[in-house]
Amino acid sequence: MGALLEIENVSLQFGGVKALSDVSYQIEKGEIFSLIGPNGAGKTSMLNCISGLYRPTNGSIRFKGQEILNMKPFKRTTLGIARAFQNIALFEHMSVLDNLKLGRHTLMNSGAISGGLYFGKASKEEIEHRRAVEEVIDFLELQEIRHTPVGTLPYGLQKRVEVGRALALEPELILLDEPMAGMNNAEKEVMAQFIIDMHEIKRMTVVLIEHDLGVVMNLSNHIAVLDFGKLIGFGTPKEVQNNPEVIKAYIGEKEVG
Ligand SMILES: Nc1ncnc2c1ncn2[C@@H]1O[C@H](COP(=O)(O)OP(=O)(O)OP(=O)(O)O)[C@@H](O)[C@H]1O
Repeated sequence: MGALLEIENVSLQFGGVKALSDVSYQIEKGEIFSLIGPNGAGKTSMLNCISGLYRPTNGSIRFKGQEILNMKPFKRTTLGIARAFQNIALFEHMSVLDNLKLGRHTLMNSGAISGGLYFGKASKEEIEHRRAVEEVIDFLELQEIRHTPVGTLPYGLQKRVEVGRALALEPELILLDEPMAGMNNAEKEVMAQFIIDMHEIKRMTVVLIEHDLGVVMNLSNHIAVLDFGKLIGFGTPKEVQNNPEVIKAYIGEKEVG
């Protein structure tokens, strides 16, 4: 396995606030990687730098060896990076199916008008989009709610559709910002199994932000720990659990996990 994503000396500043300070780490191809840290530590900012929503003040972010720091978010999507948001970013009056289809819009070459009017290139593209969307519906077990407006679904299922919207892009690297937030234990278990399947069946590289440390320790191959924008720990779950700085800064006197 080699590095899929290389983060090097990344800093991000908002006025006087240093959201990220000189952060460096690597994410290996095919792993489940978690970003943890207390509230305001810089986790979402980090994900935003990877997906292109924020541009770091300094540093380098390389995806498969290519510098992506100045690349627009949609360009990063076409390279194979997709992201699910912490706050659900779906169209609530539209069905599950239509939300997933819209998720693939960035990948469409022929545009909505020609896609609707012409056959040939457009219809081939449409078939390809439909295949990808149907695969996500199968994978995330959304068959029974495919025509249901997203806004009428329970929160846990809306989160699942939000993850599905990113999955529909068939990314190599999927960024999941708190996919289990607000879920009960049973819902968390289901989502955890989907994440394992993304890794084991779809061979995706998964980056996860999650506050439930039990989940993080169980799922992750590697973990990066942020505190006040600084990387204070990095390693396997065991290494992170035994890192005195992590124990002190993140958990106080309690043990991690
Ligand atoms: N767009 C922004 N404008 C100004 N400050 C920001 C912006 N985004 C993040 N910050 C600041 O950067 C710091 C890191 O925030 P960030 O949301 O990345 O932390 P987090 O670890 O994801 O927190 P949480 O666990 O609460 O989601 C915070 O001090 C936050 O207020």
